[in-house]
Amino acid sequence: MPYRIKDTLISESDLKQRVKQIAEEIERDFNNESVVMIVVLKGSFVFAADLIREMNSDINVDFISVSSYSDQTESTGKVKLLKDLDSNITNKNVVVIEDIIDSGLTLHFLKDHLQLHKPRNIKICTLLDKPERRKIDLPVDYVGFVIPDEFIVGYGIDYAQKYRNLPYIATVEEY
Ligand SMILES: O=P(O)(O)OC[C@H]1O[C@H](OP(=O)(O)OP(=O)(O)O)[C@H](O)[C@@H]1O
Ligand code: HPA
Ligand SMILES: [Mg+2]
Repeated sequence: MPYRIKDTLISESDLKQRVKQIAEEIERDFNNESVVMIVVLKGSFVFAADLIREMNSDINVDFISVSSYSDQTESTGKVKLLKDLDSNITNKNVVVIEDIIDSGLTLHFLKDHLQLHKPRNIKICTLLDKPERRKIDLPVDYVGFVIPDEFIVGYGIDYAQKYRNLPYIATVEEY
């Protein structure tokens, strides 16, 4: 099914402003303790790159890659681990950086997976939250924007691997 960009949902300047606020919130909560920032690939790479550059504290960055959407606008329901962490997070403060929480299935999988390594604590940070689509409820510590039940792209987020390079968040439509 062909899709194209419909409307701007969140502008570049609103993203920049909110990302800076989230970085400040995280730094305030950890009070300069060291933190491992876990970037959930691929979708959160743009958000994470902006977020960590707004932080001045002692952080490490690691990457994990999971996928469940294939080329469709609904979760397949099966979360595949494509790449695991490289570092040891046992007894570390961990912040998971997500681009979007939709059904909640990805984060549910990730939290279970990360708990096996016994971190000191896990906090969840997501740029976008689409609560109307939730299949599994999870506590989220930092939320950039709550969005309506529409499929969105841009700022790292794709439809069938496209549109990750859009500098803003947009809705899409079939045509
Ligand atoms: O709450 P959920 O319904 O699980 O959806 C959220 C997840 O889905 C997307 O990843 P996707 O599987 O598309 O992989 P990608 O990040 O490589 O695009 C997105 O980046 C989140 O990680
Ligand atoms: O709205 C969305 N857009 C792109 N990828 C996604 N993965 C979960 N929800 C979305
Ligand atoms: Mg995707």
